[in-house]
Amino acid sequence: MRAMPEGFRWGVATAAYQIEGSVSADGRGPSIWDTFSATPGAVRHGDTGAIACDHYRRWKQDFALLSELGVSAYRFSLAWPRILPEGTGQVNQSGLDHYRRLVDDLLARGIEPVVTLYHWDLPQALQDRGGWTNRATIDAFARYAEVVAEALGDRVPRWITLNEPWVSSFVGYGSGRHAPGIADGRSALLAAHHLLCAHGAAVPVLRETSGQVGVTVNLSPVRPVTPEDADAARRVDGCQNRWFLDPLLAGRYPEDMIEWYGFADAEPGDLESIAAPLDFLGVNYYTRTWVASGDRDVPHPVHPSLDAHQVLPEKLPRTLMGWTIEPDGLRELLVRLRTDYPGLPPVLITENGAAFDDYVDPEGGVDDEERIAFLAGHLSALADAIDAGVDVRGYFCWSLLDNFEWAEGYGRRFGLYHVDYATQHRLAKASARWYADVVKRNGLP
Ligand SMILES: N=[N+]=NCCCCNC(=O)[C@@H]1[C@H]2[C@H](O)[C@@H](O)[C@H](O)[C@@H](CO)[C@@H]12
Repeated sequence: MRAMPEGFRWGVATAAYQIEGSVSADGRGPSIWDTFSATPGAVRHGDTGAIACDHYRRWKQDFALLSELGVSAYRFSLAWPRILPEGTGQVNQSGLDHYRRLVDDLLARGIEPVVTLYHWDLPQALQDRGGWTNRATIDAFARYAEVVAEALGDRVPRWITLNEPWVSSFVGYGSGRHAPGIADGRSALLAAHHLLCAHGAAVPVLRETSGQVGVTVNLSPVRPVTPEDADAARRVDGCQNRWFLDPLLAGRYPEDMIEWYGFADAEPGDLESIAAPLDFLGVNYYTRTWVASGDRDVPHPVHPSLDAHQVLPEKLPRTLMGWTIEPDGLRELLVRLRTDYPGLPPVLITENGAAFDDYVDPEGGVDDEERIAFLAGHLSALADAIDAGVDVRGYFCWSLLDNFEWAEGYGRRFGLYHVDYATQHRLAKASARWYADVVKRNGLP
């Protein structure tokens, strides 16, 4: 038995655009993901979030699944375009009312709502004015935080300002593989900086509420494939991990990367604002990053896509996303955080999960043994990190439901519950029953 500490929070996570659907209902405005997914070739099979899991209408039945799992917390995101359809200006009360109902139902079930303000669905109206490359979006986000704090501030125990600013900026503005589909290195750096500034502007606003405040970053330990790749690996670590951890936890950008990028867009006061004290750090972990500099020419100053430098060791097992399955990477990154960042606040694992080739068998079940093994391995590694002294307060499995997996569309299933998109029927996979038992035991059997 690998028991987690007393009071450890067990949860599952979702995000608005990936599950809600109803993209034009009750005053919702368009987001950059509505625009991007409608762009031919942007998303596999031309999939969009227009319907997704129809969660905007089926949320009550989905919340019954949370009770079935026995989780003590549920992480989900608010759709900024439901609350401020134009990104700023007029507030849409229907949007706020929807999320009030969700939060109140969770509380009535004894489940802690963990609310992400921004999980990639920027109002299109803001992108029309430059989006995250426009410094004005910082103030728009601060206003959005004020509106949300006023509406829900008395009943949300944990706030997450941003989900994975690295993906929003380097994948959305650097590689163009995510919305808004821009492929420009300097835009990626500007977007990353403004996202971090937006986080810094929102922290004091949310701190006025009764809730704790944090941010979620995706972290991945970086390994060189051969010793000659050590420099390239350090740059990728600088791009994916340190470019966000250093400002958030140490109030500075990493010197080696400032030089590498030639970055000079921080204004006086920005770094102090970004480094506002956190009540917790959300960490999303999926895999390690393997790097081979291979090409001897200097890689693009901004790593638009890590894939360009990733050479995955053939011997390692992979998920359907092509990501190597490396549970010990979770222990490694948490111990590194504790070692390298003395100001590290308590940690929540806000996402961990995997896509496998799930299917409904002739008996009508989904026997996803690979997912059970994935989760068990990562929970064991998490217990190792806690035994090593890392203060981890909770774990959120990604995800409650199969959902819209961004540029991969619906072809990649991460859910504990299988979704038949033709009927919207939810079916507990074997991993759902396994996870419910882990939650009940407060640890691995
Ligand atoms: N190479 N490689 N990289 C490993 C991870 C790259 C960054 N992508 C994520 O972390 C996304 C995060 C997102 O919050 C969620 O909305 C997504 O559905 C999951 C699953 O994709 C994960």
